Amino acid sequence: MTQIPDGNALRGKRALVLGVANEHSIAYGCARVFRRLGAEIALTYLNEKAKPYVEPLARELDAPILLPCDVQHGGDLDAVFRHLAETWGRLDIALHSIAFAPKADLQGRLIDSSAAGFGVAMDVSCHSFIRMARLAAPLMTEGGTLLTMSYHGAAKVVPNYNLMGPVKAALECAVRYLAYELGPSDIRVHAVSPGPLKTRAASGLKDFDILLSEAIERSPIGELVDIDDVGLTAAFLTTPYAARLTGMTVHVDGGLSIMA
Ligand SMILES: NC(=O)c1ccc[n+]([C@@H]2O[C@H](COP(=O)([O-])OP(=O)(O)OC[C@H]3O[C@@H](n4cnc5c(N)ncnc54)[C@H](O)[C@@H]3O)[C@@H](O)[C@H]2O)c1
Repeated sequence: MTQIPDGNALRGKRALVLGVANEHSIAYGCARVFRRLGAEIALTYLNEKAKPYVEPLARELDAPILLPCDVQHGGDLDAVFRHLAETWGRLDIALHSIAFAPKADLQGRLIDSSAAGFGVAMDVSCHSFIRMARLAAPLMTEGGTLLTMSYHGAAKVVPNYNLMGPVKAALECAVRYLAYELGPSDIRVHAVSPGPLKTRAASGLKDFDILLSEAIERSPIGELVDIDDVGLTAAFLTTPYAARLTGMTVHVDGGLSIMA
């Protein structure tokens, strides 16, 4: 387990984190590191079924804001940002750690994917990041950082990643265009690309255990990453140490993605 250093690198910062489902979620690792480094956290949960799992985590993180948000429900995301504008008035960090594809489309070949399934995957996993950026930017009055989660399957063919490959490729491309559009407002935009991690979302991928064992065997560092590793990199990207970085896809994968 990676140690989270104590510190105050994010003291005074306000961070919205979308995508905590449970204590295994990458979003939770990010929120935990942001909090440990001094940030105030706002969390969302998908629906009433998810709420009991997220509520205790919000309490643990002293999160003063916990709101429902299904990015497919027109109005949810707008309501989150209206609430942030009314309570915080300003935002420094917005992290999007959300992905979804209908099971039949996710588990079948890309060539067989339905237009509807591809559309849903693209909407939830990619366009919702663009919507989040549009709503967050006006609140980032002192500059800020927008982050999303990608995967190496965007750049290279990873068996069983299927339609999520092109969806994540679109997400990484959107990151570059948003970085270009928001750079003049001092808003930096990145995708963080973790190596495989055992989470609820990952359990939808066929033969995911093989990806995990290959990551250990083939990555130069020879260990799986954990959600705190991802959180530490996400936190770094929001600090002045990364002030001149934007539009990147940053791999947190023990070097797995450099291997042929
Ligand atoms: N687990 C991995 O190996 C891995 C590797 C690289 C990237 N990622 C990415 O990390 C991100 C987080 O996934 P995770 O692995 O932590 O799994 P997770 O299941 O913990 O998180 C996925 C989140 O997406 C949310 N979500 C799904 N549909 C939504 C909707 N309509 N509206 C709002 N939220 C919705 C879920 O509620 C959940 O909180 C995803 O983008 C995933 O693609 C995961």
